[in-house]
Amino acid sequence: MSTVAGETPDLREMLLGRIKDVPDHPKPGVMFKDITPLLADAEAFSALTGALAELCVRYRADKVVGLEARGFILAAPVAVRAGLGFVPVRKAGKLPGATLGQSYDLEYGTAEIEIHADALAPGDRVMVIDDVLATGGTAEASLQLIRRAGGEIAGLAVLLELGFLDGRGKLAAELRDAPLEALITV
Ligand SMILES: O=P(O)(O)OC[C@H]1O[C@H](OP(=O)(O)OP(=O)(O)O)[C@H](O)[C@@H]1O
Ligand SMILES: Nc1ncnc2[nH]cnc12
Repeated sequence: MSTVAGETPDLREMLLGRIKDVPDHPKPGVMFKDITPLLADAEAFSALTGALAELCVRYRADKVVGLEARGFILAAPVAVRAGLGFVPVRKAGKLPGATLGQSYDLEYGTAEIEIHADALAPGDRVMVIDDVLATGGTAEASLQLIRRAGGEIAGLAVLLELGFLDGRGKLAAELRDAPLEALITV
């Protein structure tokens, strides 16, 4: 498999060049990072999912968790490429079975996410995948949910980290020794 973007400037530039800045979305003062141009480019999308799948192998994940909604777009193909099962963490009220829930703050609001209580086997090593790490609220809540569901954190991998919001700092305690990999940091 290919090396990840942090180690290959060409891949980083390819990915970053296909993420569009949209000012004042979804509310004034937010610079929204739109990944839809990247997703529409077959070569870039494949390179992205390949790099994330390599991280799943490197950190010996048993399962891939994707965070609704944009995280699903990345995590599902990554799980297939890595030969792993996919587990959704959904916005509250969507999963049909018994769930565990966690509320959290994000850059432009508050939300609650859920996981099926029986989605993980005890000790499953989970790679959590999302598109953007901003304040870290979503990721922090997902790590808490995964542990409450009996999983271990193999790592957290995102396409894009908004470094100025210091989600990494917020996550430090919850990550414990697990790695946080961002293919791009701005
Ligand atoms: O680090 P944070 O401040 O928590 O922000 C990051 C989260 O925000 C976005 O999701 P959003 O809740 O907008 O939902 P979407 O994927 O459904 O668009 C993004 O996909 C991350 O999940
Ligand atoms: N600025 C931003 N752009 C895209 N997704 C986000 N999620 C949280 N903040 C975001």
